[in-house]
Amino acid sequence: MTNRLDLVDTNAAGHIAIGGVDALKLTQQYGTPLIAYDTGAIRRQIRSFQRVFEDLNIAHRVVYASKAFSSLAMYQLAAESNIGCDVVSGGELYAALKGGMRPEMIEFHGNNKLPHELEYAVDAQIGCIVVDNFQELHTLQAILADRQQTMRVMLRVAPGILAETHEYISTGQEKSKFGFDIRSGQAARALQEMLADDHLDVIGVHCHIGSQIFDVQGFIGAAKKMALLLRDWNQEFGFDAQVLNLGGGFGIKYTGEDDPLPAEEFVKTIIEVVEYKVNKYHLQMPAIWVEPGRALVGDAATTLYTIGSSKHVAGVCDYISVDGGMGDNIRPALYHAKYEALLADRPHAENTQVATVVGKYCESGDILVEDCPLPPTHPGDVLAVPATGAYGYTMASNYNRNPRPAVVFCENGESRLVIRRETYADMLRCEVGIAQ
Ligand SMILES: Cc1ncc(COP(=O)(O)O)c(C=O)c1O
Ligand SMILES: N[C@@H](CCCC[NH3+])C(=O)O
Repeated sequence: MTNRLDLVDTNAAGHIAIGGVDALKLTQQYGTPLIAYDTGAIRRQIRSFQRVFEDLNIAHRVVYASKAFSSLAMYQLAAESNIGCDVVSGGELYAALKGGMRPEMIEFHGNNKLPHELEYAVDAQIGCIVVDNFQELHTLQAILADRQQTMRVMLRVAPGILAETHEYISTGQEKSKFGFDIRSGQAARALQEMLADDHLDVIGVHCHIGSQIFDVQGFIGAAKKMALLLRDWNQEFGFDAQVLNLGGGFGIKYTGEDDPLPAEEFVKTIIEVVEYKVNKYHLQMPAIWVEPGRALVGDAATTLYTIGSSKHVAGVCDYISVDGGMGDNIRPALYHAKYEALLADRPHAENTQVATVVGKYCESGDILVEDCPLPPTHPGDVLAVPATGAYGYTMASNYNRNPRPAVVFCENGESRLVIRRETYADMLRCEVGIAQ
């Protein structure tokens, strides 16, 4: 168990600072709710992933799972940092290309890629499509045959590993909706079909066991299972995988109680297991790809809210309401995810109350932080919720017609607006109405 103050940086004034910029200054300049990223922290995280592979001299690719925070600015940062990205829809692909990702550094995932999305990926000549099921395989084959084009593909398998995490974000179990099942022989049949098609260049295999995982055992189990699969497929089909993609899912710290392994430790363990098994089975060492999303951006952002009303229910609880909520962070409502909240101008002040921090949405489940220790608060105080950088903005909604927040990037004491706050007019931009 660590201190929740470890979740934030503070400056000489004792205020929370993000990328060296005072949180109060940010709220004065951009308003609230505001999602503020420390981009130096993102760059350091990217480097620490890259460095593990470089130190061990392992061919690799770090692929940013962009569903965690898909924005032009983030794709630009990823492109500058020389990492790849994965996309799971035509929309993410469009944004990644607009953000300057080189097509060959993009991977396309998803359990129901639509025909027009596959066509888009083929036309854009992206790096690789991770084939998830037979329907998709056949659609892709028809598109490639029609265009007389080839495409690099990977085959996604469900490795039959149940990771310890919330069931909604667990993906490696046999009954997962993602990937070909191994035990029934489905995956082997898919591989044979793929190897027999001249338009497909099968570069490797992929698995992803889930998200926000703390226990390295799940990754060890998946790495062993995948190495065994490569041995079997090498013996049966003479298949030499150039790439073994073990997905993402590395857990981060959201609260003082979370104590995840540093992501580099997960990666180091994965590499060691794969190397050991590959040597044992006399296989060629594949390049190892990992797909961190949350671990790159999750703890780099803090959401800043303004406190409004409060309510005391005698003998039951105290509520403190803020100007955002489930529209900018659905994770507590969806997964019972836990967060902390601290006052931006006095994070070290003595906590004298335990309150439930709620949003402004018309839902009783719109709770951001339950049982949150806080000093006395007043309307107008700025409340900071750390570790909101992953699956916050990308899962945001306009429920109750609340505009989505603004997003800023902060580094070396400078801030820059990267997504402007939505306006009421923005929220009506697709509406045609009935009166012409
Ligand atoms: C295929 C795939 N790769 C990578 C990720 C990224 O997961 P995380 O953000 O937990 O690293 C996901 C999401 O769970 C995923 O489905
Ligand atoms: N959206 C989830 C993670 C899912 C990852 C995608 N498979 C979360 O917020 O934790």
